[in-house]
Amino acid sequence: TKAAAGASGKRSPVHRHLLSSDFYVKTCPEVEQLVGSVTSQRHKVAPSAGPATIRLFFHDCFVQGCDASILLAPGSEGKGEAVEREMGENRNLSPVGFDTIDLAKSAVEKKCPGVVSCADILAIAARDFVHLAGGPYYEVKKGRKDSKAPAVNLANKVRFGLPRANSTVNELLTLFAAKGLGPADLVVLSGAHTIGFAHCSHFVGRLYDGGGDPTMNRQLLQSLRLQCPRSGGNADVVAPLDVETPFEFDGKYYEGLGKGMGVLGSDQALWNDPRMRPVVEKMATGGKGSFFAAFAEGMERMGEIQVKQGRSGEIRRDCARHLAN
Ligand code: HEM
Ligand SMILES: [Ca+2]
Ligand SMILES: [Ca+2]
Repeated sequence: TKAAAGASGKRSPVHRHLLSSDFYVKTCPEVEQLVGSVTSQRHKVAPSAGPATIRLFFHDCFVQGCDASILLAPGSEGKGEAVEREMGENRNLSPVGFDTIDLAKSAVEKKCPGVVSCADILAIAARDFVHLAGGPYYEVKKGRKDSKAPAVNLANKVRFGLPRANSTVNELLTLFAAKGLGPADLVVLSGAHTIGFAHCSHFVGRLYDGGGDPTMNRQLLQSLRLQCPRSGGNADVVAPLDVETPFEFDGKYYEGLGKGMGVLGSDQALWNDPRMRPVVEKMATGGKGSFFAAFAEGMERMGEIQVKQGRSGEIRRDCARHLAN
């Protein structure tokens, strides 16, 4: 807990206390159960729904804040206007995440029409999936509105707002700091990579450039080379981000980093960097308790990025489309 709190960076005073756990207590008291009925069902039938949804929440919050802007369908910002999902790092977001949020939204709309934002549903669903995979259960604060206005300079916001698998630690720190998140948050939130998978394109450079990244475990390097040829491979092949337990939300991701088992350069870089390594070690050795508490806090902070309220946002009926006005 201390690790995350200690270096968590400033929380903008404007965003403080805006959200609350009981935001829908009068208007939609059963919102968590409604979302939960969908997430628990999806977790059983579609194991990729969890990781996909958690990543979706991250990509939403890092571009214009947690406002469901990522959910808008092509064409919804006006004819010929691009939307976030079509851009850069978002292009390989799995459709399974979007489908999950649509299902959850439908379930909520049936009982409480026009009341609960897509941004809040995404935050609740992400928490559910963390918990369903064996991670911590934490309260989700609610009261976010969905984005109303299209972003100015959207392409640049996506390009410079989202990290890449080959970003340096300094780049990652700068990017997180711009969202009010500190160095410990970077390490702790990267712990989401304890579940899920990555396509070869995100790490193939590490396998072949300069004879292979010397900081990657040799055995891992050999086996990933078999799956991911330097060129001409199947673009759909994926490798687990946490080689040991890709479906379990646990501390194995951090233990792996100490053995060179990070698949993404940005993950292994956390261990390789002397400033970040102590936090990685703390997460690896502190047991589930310290990672889980820190992760829950980190998610809460991430969920507060550039929250929209009042007339600066809307409550969409269909998460992929703005309200008709
Ligand atoms: C620190 C910088 C980060 C970088 C550079 C990064 C990059 C990536 C990349 C390249 C993938 C593989 C995508 C694919 O090939 O389909 C991925 C997957 C994933 N990321 Fe991150 N990520 C970062 C932080 C985060 C954070 C903060 C979270 C959530 C709190 C997160 C959650 C996930 C999840 C759950 C997956 C697995 C997705 C799936 O299996 O569908 N990541 N990330
Ligand atoms: Ca957003
Ligand atoms: Ca794991």
